Amino acid sequence: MSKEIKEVPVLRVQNLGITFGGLKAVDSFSIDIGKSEFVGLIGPNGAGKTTVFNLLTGVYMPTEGSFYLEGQKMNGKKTHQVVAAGISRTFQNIRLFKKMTVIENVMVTMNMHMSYSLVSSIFRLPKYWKQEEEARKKALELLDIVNLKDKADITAENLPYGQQRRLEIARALGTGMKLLLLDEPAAGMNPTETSELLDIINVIRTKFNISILLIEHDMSLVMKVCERIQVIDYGVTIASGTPEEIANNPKVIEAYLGKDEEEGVALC
Ligand SMILES: Nc1ncnc2c1ncn2[C@@H]1O[C@H](COP(=O)(O)OP(=O)(O)OP(=O)(O)O)[C@@H](O)[C@H]1O
Repeated sequence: MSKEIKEVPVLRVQNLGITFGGLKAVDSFSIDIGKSEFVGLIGPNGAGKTTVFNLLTGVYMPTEGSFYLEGQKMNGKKTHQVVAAGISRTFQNIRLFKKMTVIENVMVTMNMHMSYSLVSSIFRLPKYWKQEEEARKKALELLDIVNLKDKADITAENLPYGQQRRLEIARALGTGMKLLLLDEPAAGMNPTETSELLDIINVIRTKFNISILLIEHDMSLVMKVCERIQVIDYGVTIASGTPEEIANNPKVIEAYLGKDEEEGVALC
């Protein structure tokens, strides 16, 4: 059974929608995610998953519906305001500062929490150094969690692909978020890298007590980590339930495999 949400949910989405030209990419999308819940968002290619993330992070303005972070209405907020409020994400296509070092990539995400003045920064006053040192220490802790502590001073572009994906997660954690949106974190990873990612995601869940919404095509990963899964197809929610319920749902099987395929083909 899914965890009952007794308090104000971390994320509440009500009938969110967006139309591009004549195409309704997301239609009446609703979901509640409770504190430290881990929810999967799946669906065939072009179903509207990334568009949901873009709506939740202020990249797109919804044409209908609304969403709330811990009760605070977030519609119409710009991306930096959404991040400051506590929603952070990773991207399908890795977006790092490739010429910066691994640790610098994490430290820049912490800048919004720093309170030194421009003068302190220009003249490198003690307050500046103190906060820089604290940020560096925190960044190293986050890199340790994603198993990249020993790579802190390497330029990001020199990391292998799987490690760049893990650095993205450390960057998202650096913002000090309440809700983490992971967009296909296992894309392009080999089985060893995926298994390592799985361990890291589990550590993040327990250590940070944050809520996670995961988009992922690797069904075995989704089935292992998610407590609840919501399935969309052509922008519309077609199912929601536990991994077991979803894996056996005929509508979901049909959406993934087409009407002519035999039922009972495992999604996991
Ligand atoms: N900015 C845009 N302008 C026009 N159409 C868009 C835009 N962004 C997304 N779409 C369309 O909206 C639909 C949903 O796309 P989206 O990328 O959200 O799907 P997805 O489920 O994330 O797919 P995938 O699993 O392949 O990444 C697609 O038909 C896509 O072409």
